[in-house]
Parts: sequence; C-alpha cells; structure tokens
Amino acid sequence: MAAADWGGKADHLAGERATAQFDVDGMKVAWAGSRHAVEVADRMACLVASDPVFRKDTRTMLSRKELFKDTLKKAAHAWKRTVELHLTEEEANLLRLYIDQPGYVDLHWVMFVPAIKGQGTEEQQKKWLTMAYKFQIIGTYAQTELGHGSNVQGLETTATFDPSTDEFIMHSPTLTSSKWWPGGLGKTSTHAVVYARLITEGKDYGIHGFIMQLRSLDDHSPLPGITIGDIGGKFGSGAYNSMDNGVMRLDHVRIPRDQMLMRLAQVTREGKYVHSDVPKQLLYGTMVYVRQTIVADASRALSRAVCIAVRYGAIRKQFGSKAGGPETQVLNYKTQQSRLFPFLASAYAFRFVGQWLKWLYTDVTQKLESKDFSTLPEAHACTAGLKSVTTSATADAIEECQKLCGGHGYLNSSGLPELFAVNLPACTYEGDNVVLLLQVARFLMKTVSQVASGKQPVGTTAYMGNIQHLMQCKSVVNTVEDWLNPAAIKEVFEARALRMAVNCAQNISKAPSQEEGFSELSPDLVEAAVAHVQLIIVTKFIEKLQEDILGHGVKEQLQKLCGIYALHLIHKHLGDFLSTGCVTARQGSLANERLGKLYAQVRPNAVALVDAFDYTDHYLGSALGRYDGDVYSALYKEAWKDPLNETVVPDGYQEHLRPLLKQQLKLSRL
Ligand SMILES: CCCCCCCCCCCCCCCCCCCCCCCCCCC/C=C/C(=O)SCCNC(=O)CCNC(=O)[C@H](O)C(C)(C)COP(=O)(O)OP(=O)(O)OC[C@H]1O[C@@H](n2cnc3c(N)ncnc32)[C@H](O)[C@@H]1OP(=O)(O)O
Ligand SMILES: Cc1cc2nc3c(=O)[nH]c(=O)nc-3n(C[C@H](O)[C@H](O)[C@H](O)COP(=O)(O)OP(=O)(O)OC[C@H]3O[C@@H](n4cnc5c(N)ncnc54)[C@H](O)[C@@H]3O)c2cc1C
Repeated sequence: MAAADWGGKADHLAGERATAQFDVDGMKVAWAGSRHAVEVADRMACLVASDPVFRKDTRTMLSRKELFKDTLKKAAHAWKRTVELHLTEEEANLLRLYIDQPGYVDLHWVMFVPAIKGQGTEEQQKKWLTMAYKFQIIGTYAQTELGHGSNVQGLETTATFDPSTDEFIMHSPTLTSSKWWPGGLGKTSTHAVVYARLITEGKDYGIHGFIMQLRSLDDHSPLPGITIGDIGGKFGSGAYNSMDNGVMRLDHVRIPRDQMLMRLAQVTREGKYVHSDVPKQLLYGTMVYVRQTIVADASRALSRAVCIAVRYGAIRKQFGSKAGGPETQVLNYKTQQSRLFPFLASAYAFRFVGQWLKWLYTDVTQKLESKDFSTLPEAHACTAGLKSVTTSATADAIEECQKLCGGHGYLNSSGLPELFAVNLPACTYEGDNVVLLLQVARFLMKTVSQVASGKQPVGTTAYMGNIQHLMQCKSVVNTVEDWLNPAAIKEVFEARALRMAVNCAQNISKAPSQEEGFSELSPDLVEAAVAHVQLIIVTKFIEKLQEDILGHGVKEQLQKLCGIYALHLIHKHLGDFLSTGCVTARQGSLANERLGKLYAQVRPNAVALVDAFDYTDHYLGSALGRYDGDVYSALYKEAWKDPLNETVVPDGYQEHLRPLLKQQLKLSRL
C-alpha cells in the first residue's frame, strides 16, 4: 500500500529496506490478522488518501470553529460514501479510522448504539436502532458529570417516576450534576443515553440508563428545559478539539416511561421497580465493550509514532563522520535503539493482545446471551487492565518518540504532537487508568483468597493455581541464551505477578479492616495489577508465536520482538523481580545483555518492521515518517503552509513592531 502511495519517487530508505531479513508482506498479514484484513485496510486507506475532502495537512492551523465545521463536513461526506459504496461494517470502521479525526460519529457508533443494544429491550432496540443505523438521529453517551466521573454510583442527575403521567422527570439538582464531557453532546447530538438515579415510590434505586431527545429534529434547537453547550478547548492544536464535548443541564424534563432502558430492570406502569435476574454490572457493559476497542486503538497509535521515529531515525544523521565520510544515522546509536525498539516491540505486543481481547469479549458476550455470567469478572478485569496498561504505555511512548526525533519532532508537521494530544485522554476516558487498575487488583485479591481456600482459578489467573511452585521457584536462567527460552520468561513473569499479589493480600490481612488495608496498600496493589497485566501481554505474545505464521523470516522477527518486549520489562521493573526473588542480580544483567543483542539483530529490520504496519502517508500525517524518507523537502514545504507565512511582513508590524523599532532608533541617535 504505502509503496503505491509513494508513487515512484526516489526512495531514501531503499538501503534500509534492502537489509530486511523477512517477508514484509507476510508480516503485514501477521499484523493485520489475515490476508483479507490487509486487503480491506489497503482499500479503505486508499479511498481516504485519494479523497480531497479528507485532507488533514492544515488541520492544526484551523481555528476551533473551522475545525469543528471541517469535522461535520468530513463526517457527512464519509457517510455519503459509506452509503454510495455499500460499505460493510468492517469497511466503514476502517474508513473512520483512516479519516483520523475524532468526532460525534465515534460516540454515536461506539457508545450510543452499543448502550441501546446491551441495555435496551428488543422493542426498544427496534425503535431506536432503526433510526440510529440510518443516522436519522445522532446519539451520545451522557454519563460523566461535573462532580463525578470515576465514581459512577456518585452521579447526581435524577430520573423521578411520575405515575400520574407515566413519565420520568429528568433533572439536574445541583451544578455538579451537570453532564460534562460527553462527546458530540456540545453541538451535534440529537439524542443521548443519559445515566441518572432512578427514583420511584420515594426510593432511590441507583444509576440507570434513559434515552432522551435533546434537540429538535427540525431546527436542532435544544428542547425545553435543556441547557446545552460545548465545554471548551482542549489540550493541543487540532487533536481532540474536533470533538464537541458537552455540558448539559436538565430542568424537570419529562420523558415517557418506555425511554428507560429496560433490559436489566424495569419500572411498571404503577411505578414498581423490578430487577431482571441478570447481574447489575451489565449496566457497565458498554464501557467494557469500548475498553476492549481502546486496546486496539493504543497499538495503532503507538505503531504510528514508532513508524515516524524509526523512519526518521534512519534518515537523520548526526556526528561520527570519519575522513569526510557520512555521519552516523541516529538510529544506529545504541541509546536510540534501547529507547525506541521496546516501543516497536510493544506495538506488536499490544496488537496481538488486542486481537486476543476481541476474541475474549466475543466469547463472553456469547456466554452472557445464554445466561452464563461466570466469565464477566474476568472480562472486566482484562478489559480494564489492558486498557490501562496499553494506553499509559502508548501516551508515554508517543511523548518519547517526539524526543527521539529531536527538534523536528516538536513541529506539528511531524504528526507527533497531535498524535500525543489525541491519545493522551485515553488514559482518562472510559475509566481513569489508576481507578481501573484498582479494579484489577480487587479481582486479584479475590482470586488469591479463593486459591487459599482451595479453588482452582481459570483463564488469565490459572497460573495462580500453581502457587506452591511459583512462590518458591528460582529462575533456571544461567546464560544470556537462556533468556531466549519462552518458558523461562513466562515463569518469572508468573512468579513476579503472583508474589506481588500474595504480598498485598498478606499485608491487607494485617490491617484493621479489609477496606482500610486495601486503601493503605493501593499503590502496591496498582503495581501488582500492572505485573498481572504485563504477564497477560507477554503470554499472549508467546502464544501468538505458537500459531502458524507464514512468510520467510516472519516468525523469527516476531520471536525477537517478543524477547525485547519481555526483557525490557524485566529491565525496567528489575526492582519488582529482585525484591520478590524471581530473578537474581546476575540474571537481571544477563537479561540486559540479551536485550542489547536483540536490538542489534532488529536494527537491519527496523524500517521493514514499521513498513509492515502498512500505513499510508496520509494516515501517518508526518513529514518525518514519509514512506520515501524525503524528510527535509517535506518539512520545508510544510512550513510554508503556516498562516504566519501568508504575508512576508506580519500582521501587527505597523501597530507594534514598527513603532518600537523607530522609537529605539530615535533613542540611539540622541
Ligand atoms: C470526522 C470523521 C467522520 C468519519 C465518519 C465515518 C462515517 C461512517 C460511519 C460508519 C461506522 C463508523 C464506526 C465508527 C467506529 C469508529 C472507531 C472509533 C475509534 C475511536 C474509539 C474510541 C472511542 C472512544 C470514545 C471515548 C469517549 C469516552 C467516553 C467515556 O469516557 S464514557 C464514561 C466512562 N466512565 C467510566 O469509565 C467510569 C469508570 N468507573 C466505573 O466503571 C465504576 O464506577 C467503577 C468500576 C470504578 C466502580 O464501580 P462501583 O461503584 O459499582 O463499585 P465497585 O464496588 O468497585 O464494583 C462493584 C462490583 O462490580 C464489578 N464491576 C465494576 N465494573 C464492572 C464492569 N464494567 N463489568 C463487570 N463488573 C464490573 C466490580 O468488580 C465489583 O465486583 P465484586 O463486587 O468485587 O464482585
Ligand atoms: C477526551 C474525553 C472524552 C470523554 N468523553 C466522555 C463521554 O463521551 N461520555 C462520558 O460520560 N464521559 C466522557 N469523559 C469523561 C471520562 O469518562 C472521565 O473523565 C473519566 O471517567 C475519569 O473521571 P474523572 O474525570 O471524574 O476523574 P477523577 O475520578 O476525578 O480523577 C482525578 C484523579 O483522582 C484519582 N482517583 C479517583 N478515584 C480514585 C480512587 N478511588 N483511588 C485512587 N485514585 C483515585 C484518579 O486516578 C485521578 O488521578 C471523557 C473524558 C475525556 C477526557
């Protein structure tokens, strides 16, 4: 794909591509998941790249109003193309991804529709989804309030049932109960699933979802009793400012009773509250779904940043010229490799764990449909934990990639500032990462206590059943080569995760109460949760390598990347591994030595490994990450697009600069 996009110009990276020791096409298939996935992605990426409406090269220079209008234009055009070309769901999703601009459609498709699917009755789904699928209505997910986001049970908006009219009265009783943050709410959405405390027969039954119409379908004005607007500019230029995150206050707004989402609980005509025989946590189902999709987003964002930094690192030269010869490519510096290659490995690791998580989510959903709720806690822990670990690592890595590209990485035209600004809030939305890791820790503490009482854990905690061995085992690693053994790697990750969890459980049990112990130990619990999640990622990477992987040298490269992913974590968290006695100081040094050798082996393949992500120049949106490596011409060209360069003499010269210069000149002549 990218080769076609580059269209026959000089390839400044040809030398790099020639040193690759594997079949890039085969790697594209491994990355995408199948030959079919590569083909569809290519087609959609080309469709976007070749359509002038989807241009984004001046996006960071637009004012907020211009950017918002541009988003509306792109969304409408994308929908038109979706309908004209009869795109499948898979194709439409990719179309949205390659357009690469956050907008109201995200909330409509990723949260509003799934919330109705998961929490609405069949009748409700039929009514609302029919309109939503045709974009006759635009929906959002209005949960967070000014005063509460993480603590969903603390939301204040009320939905009070009035049996005299068979309606709910939706109300914002305080300033802090104002809905605050929902994407698309500010200016676009006509409808929302609004989360509110259900009150009937004088009793508060806690948070439930309600479908509300917010704006007129004739002139888009807010309906009576609804005050609504945008919450203001956000971090960075362009970036998430294309989204109209909104504020909404409700003043006794009446909606029919049948607009309460009634799959999980109902209110009868008489006002009686009835709960279905399903776990109440299914109310949180939409968040579980979205957290799962965010892991795939994280790997995509990380791989974009890495692609930019690797290609640029191969072009950029500094120092080291001997006898007038060429300078050294910055990618050849060992420090550059040790900072960058773990991100390259992480991009692949997150991609594969994301593919597995998608499978897990589908599996759990099928089980839920047949009323088997047993895997729900694990699905919650896996989605919450993986969302946290992958988004935090991705945000940190994008920031580091900017530094890896030196000064030019700080320019908007590098694509990195916007990539960072768009992906940073993923650490917060759909659950703050620390809050979610504490949920994982809670699950781990329960599992440890079940293991202590003789219950055999399953799924991603099955390793905890091997407690006798893992609590006292010593790593068999004795040479640098021993760190190539996946079983040896897996064992130390399992032992570390289990020992950290057991330590926490033992310390909690010494506290006056479970609750106090959990609160006191929460920093340690977060670290134990991270250790468990990193084990999942390492394990899924190792399992991926056991699959049939086609293409010359593809599996070998992935083995190296898997090694880098695992060993860089051992290096980074050596304190954990040493303090839990999982590795010795000598084994830690051997791991680091092995890591250095792996970096050297990956170096000749680095550019080809990022080519395998198969990104077009349009999608990358980076002068530094261009496929052809023609970085300097691109940077030079991009600079002239800046509005400041529209005139040679800047606006403000006559007003401020000229008088100042003249004044100083006069003074100097006195
Ligand atoms: C311009 C371009 C246009 C393109 C146009 C294209 C057009 C073509 C269109 C075609 C189709 C396009 C398709 C588009 C696709 C697009 C792709 C898009 C890419 C972008 C994707 C990303 C989008 C993301 C958008 C993000 C927006 C953000 C939204 C939000 O943030 S919503 C709000 C989220 N809020 C939170 O997450 C709150 C976090 N808090 C909580 O979850 C809870 O409060 C809690 C878990 C922290 C605590 O819960 P609680 O108080 O109940 O307390 P506990 O006692 O701890 O828990 C009790 C009990 O329950 C268990 N439990 C908790 N949670 C869960 C759960 N979720 N599931 C199961 N169980 C749970 C918990 O473990 C306890 O159990 P136990 O008692 O211990 O057993
Ligand atoms: C770009 C963006 C888009 C969003 N889109 C939507 C949307 O479409 N719909 C919607 O409903 N919401 C949306 N949100 C809101 C989002 O879901 C919340 O911001 C998020 O859930 C975090 O909640 P909070 O802001 O209340 O953070 P807080 O909970 O106030 O967190 C503040 C700090 O306190 C810490 N903290 C909080 N509780 C604990 C605890 N128990 N233990 C330890 N530390 C704790 C956190 O780690 C964090 O460091 C969006 C947010 C952003 C940034």
